[in-house]
Amino acid sequence: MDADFKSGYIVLVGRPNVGKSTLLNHLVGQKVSITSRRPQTTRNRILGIRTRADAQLLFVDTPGIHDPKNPLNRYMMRMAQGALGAVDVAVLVVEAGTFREDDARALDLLRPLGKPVILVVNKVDTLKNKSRLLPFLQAMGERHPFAEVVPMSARAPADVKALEDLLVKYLPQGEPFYGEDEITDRSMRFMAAELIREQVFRSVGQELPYASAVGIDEFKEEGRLTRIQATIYVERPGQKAILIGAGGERLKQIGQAARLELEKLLGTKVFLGLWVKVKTGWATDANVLHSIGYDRNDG
Ligand SMILES: Nc1nc2c(ncn2[C@@H]2O[C@H](COP(=O)(O)OP(=O)(O)OP(=O)(O)O)[C@@H](O)[C@H]2O)c(=O)[nH]1
Repeated sequence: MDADFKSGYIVLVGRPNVGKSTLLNHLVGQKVSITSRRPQTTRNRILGIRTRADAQLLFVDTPGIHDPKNPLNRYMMRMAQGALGAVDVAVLVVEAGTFREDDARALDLLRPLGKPVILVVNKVDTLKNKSRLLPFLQAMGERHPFAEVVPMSARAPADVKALEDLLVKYLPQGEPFYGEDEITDRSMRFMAAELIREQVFRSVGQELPYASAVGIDEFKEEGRLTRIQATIYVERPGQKAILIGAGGERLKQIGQAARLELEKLLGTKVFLGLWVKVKTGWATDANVLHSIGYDRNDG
């Protein structure tokens, strides 16, 4: 790997409607948008990955307030809390000419990070009176020592490219975290595993209260289909039999229920393949937990 290669995490923060999703989608290309398909998932931590010859940019969306009724809330909250801590550079998106209470709150979220904050003054194309721009930029500069102030339009490809180049400057040197073709987010993998585990628990939780873990072997987005292969790990052969059920009926039900939940989460059709494997000692063995992704920082 090129010693000059850069890779790092970038968070986009801003009040609703300033253009974060538009910007993210243009930065990453068509590949991300779980967010655009399902508006409520904008609240989840999502990661868009942009890999270029000299850098890999990993975008984390704004963590928000979650619906406590959602069974996955716990995991989402943990992901959200983790999301801001680990970034290398933050982007605050505001709308040209407007800075309100909720913009100030977004900025306040970033102040304690001690990381460079790039201010994107978006939608400059909508500004009728262009002479208002300069005083606005000056006023913004007084609110925070922004690393950069970038007036732009998230809809203009040249502007987005310029921002991308600027972001790369703020990333540390390092190997890419993901393969070139990888577009999915560890969190999505993790959440997929949790959704499956939830269905396992619902179905056989009485019999196997803490006896299973789920590893995602494959997570591939193919247009409107997401292909997921997962393995449910149990401790003993007897547990495997319980999970599979007579004629495989139980596992089939678990798979169907999990598939429906995954389709809701991802906004695509889902092909879900489930395997059950006996792996003695998984619950206490750090290596096994590592191999199925349970010690990752998004978990
Ligand atoms: N004219 C103009 N419109 C823009 C620009 N960027 C985004 N928009 C529009 O502004 C609206 C809001 O954009 P989003 O990207 O959904 O905003 P968001 O910040 O992600 O909003 P939430 O998901 O609610 O947080 C959409 O209608 C976009 O098309 C821009 O640079 N110029």
